[in-house]
Parts: sequence; C-alpha cells; structure tokens
Amino acid sequence: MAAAGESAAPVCVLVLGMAGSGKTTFVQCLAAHLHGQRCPPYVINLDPAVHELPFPANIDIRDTVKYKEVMKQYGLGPNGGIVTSLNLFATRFDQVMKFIEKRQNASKYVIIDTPGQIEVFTWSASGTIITEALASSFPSVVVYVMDTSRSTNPITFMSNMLYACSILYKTKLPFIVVMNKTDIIDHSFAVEWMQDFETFQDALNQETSYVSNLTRSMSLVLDEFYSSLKVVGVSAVLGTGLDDFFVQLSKAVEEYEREYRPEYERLRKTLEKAQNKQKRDQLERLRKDMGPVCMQGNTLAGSDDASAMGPSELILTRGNLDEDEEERESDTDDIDHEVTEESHEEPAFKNFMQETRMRYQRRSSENE
Ligand SMILES: Nc1nc2c(ncn2[C@@H]2O[C@H](COP(=O)(O)OP(=O)(O)OP(=O)(O)O)[C@@H](O)[C@H]2O)c(=O)[nH]1
Repeated sequence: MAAAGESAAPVCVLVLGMAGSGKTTFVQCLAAHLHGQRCPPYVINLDPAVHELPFPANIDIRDTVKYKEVMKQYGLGPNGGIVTSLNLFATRFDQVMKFIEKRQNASKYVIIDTPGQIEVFTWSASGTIITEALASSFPSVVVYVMDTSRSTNPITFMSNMLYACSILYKTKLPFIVVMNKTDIIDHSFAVEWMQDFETFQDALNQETSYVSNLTRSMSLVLDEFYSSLKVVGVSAVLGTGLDDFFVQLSKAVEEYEREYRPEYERLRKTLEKAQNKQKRDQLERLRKDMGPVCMQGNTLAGSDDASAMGPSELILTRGNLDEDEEERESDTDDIDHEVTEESHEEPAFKNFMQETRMRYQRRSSENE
C-alpha cells in the first residue's frame, strides 16, 4: 500500500456519489483493506437514513440524530429529514474534529461515507461546513464513486461527468473518480472516451436525440477537466483496483499540500484578521459607549493627559493616583461635610420659613 504523502496528519477521504453507485460498499472495502494492512482507518458515517452499515463506524450520525424523529418533529418528508439531520449534526462538527485530532496518531486515514442523496451533502450549508472544517485542518480528498455499468451510454456518462465536475467546483478539493463495479464491465471504455474525443464522438453518432449535439459540445468543454482528473477502476465487491486507488490518493494528497493547503492557510489568516478586526471594532464601540465615564475619569484624575486616554486606561488610572493627587484627595476628606451641607441648608430653610409666614399672613387678611 502506498503511503499517503509525507504528512503526519490523517488523510480525510470524503466519499460522494449518486445513490446506488456503491459508496457504502466502497467504504467497507477500503476499511477492510486498511485493517488487513494493520492500518485501521477512522470511519465516519454521515448518512442518517442508512438502514444497516456493513462496517463498524467510529462516529455514526445515527447515534446523534434520529432521522425519523426529526421528520416527525419538523413535519418533513424523507429528503427534508436527511437535510435537517445533517444540519443538526453539522452544528456539533467541532466535536467530531476534536475526536479526529485525538485519533490522529492511531489512524492514517479518516473515511467518510455520505448520504445517498448526493445533493443533500454537496448543495447544503452543512456539507460546506463539514468539508471546510476537514480541509482546513487535514489533507482532504474527494472520492467520487460512479457506477460504471450504468454509464455505458455516452449521454448518461456525460451527465455523470457533469455532476462530478460540479462537485469538484463546489468542494474545491483534490478529486478522484472511482469507476466502480468493474467486475460487471471494465472501465477502459470510459477512460478512452475521456482521452480520445473522436472515440466519444463515434459513440455519440449512434445517438439521434437532440441532446447528442449538446453532449458533443460539452465533451469539448470538459476536456480541461478530464486532463487533470485522477481515474481509478475498482470493484468494491471484489476489492480489486485498491492499489491503484492508493497511488492516486497519495498523488491527491501531494496536490492538496502543494495547491490547496496554501489557499486554506490564506483563508484561515483572512478569517483570523477579520475576527481580530471585529474584536477591535467591538472595543472601539465600547469606548464610545463609555464616553461620559471617560470625562468623569478625566475630572477625577485631574490630569491634562487623561483626555488622550481611553476609558479602560482611565479606569486603571483611578486606582493609581500619584502622591500629589492622593494628597489632594485626603485634603478634600478633611472638609467637614456636615458643616458645609448645613451652611447650604440654612439659607434655604430661612427662605422657606419666610415664604410660609407670608402665605399665612395673606390668607388670614383675606379671611378678615
Ligand atoms: N457488482 C457490483 N455491485 C456492487 C459493487 N459495489 C456496490 N455494488 C452493489 O450496488 C448496490 C448499491 O451499493 P451501496 O454500497 O449500497 O451504494 P451506495 O452508493 O452506498 O447507496 P446509497 O447509500 O443508497 O447511496 C448494492 O447492491 C451493492 O451490492 C461492485 O463493485 N460490483
């Protein structure tokens, strides 16, 4: 078995594909192969609706979210239930990341099986959250499993390739196409179609439908996509093609380290910068909100420089008055507060008494 690059961090293998393409069987086959190599993988099942798993999963979404309960509680149909279950699980994905981090010395590979309804993962917020969380911490590769036996028609093959292409653009990760079920039909016809435009055109010539023209144009457009694609023929049932798969996986990990990691590092730095800026802005807003306190602090500290200080600095200064100021503070304390207050109260009381007396005299003269 080829080693997965030089990286010490585990390689995350995200297995995607249309319903029935053989994702789960492929994950089982990979896990069995790695166990046989004394390199047990860390397996995660993200399909909440799967009935039975043919492999033991280290993390199983079904232990956290009960998909049928979610359907009942939110009044959803099966697809809505799967999407919502995955969204709920995505909110806890930081914990999954911690589990993977803890196991990184024990497992070289983390294999992730995804829901049968491929769009649930690739076109949902949770799919993006999960993919980005994995890819920002570990070398991550997308494995697109396709059913070779159901792609012998050039138009079906093209729609499958367009799907693969859209996932590549959506996930922006190194990509391997696993042409599964090669025990039924060898995948060499598909590889030829991808490498030789003429052969594909010949196959298309037998099609008379209007989509054949579109398919012809699309195959030209996809030429660039095909040229950089890693393709492996596998039979998940027989376990054939795995050596080639691990060679391609190793290349994909190198590609991740070379092209994707710098991008994720850049994204992480941008995120850190944005978070720091947010913190600074919050602090600035807090300073503005505390403006009056600042003025009060200024008066208390009695320092000319205080106006240049922020509120937190002023608050700190209040506990650190210099000796002169301490002196002034204690001078102020020498004032007899009672006398001072009385001296203010006395004239006011006199006025009050005078006014009351005048009012009384006015009333008694009116009564006479
Ligand atoms: N002949 C053959 N059959 C296969 C192979 N891999 C999977 N299958 C069969 O294809 C069917 C679907 O396989 P799964 O592994 O359940 O496919 P899946 O993509 O996980 O299906 P969903 O979970 O519904 O998306 C099963 O009957 C498998 O036995 C293969 O390599 N060769």
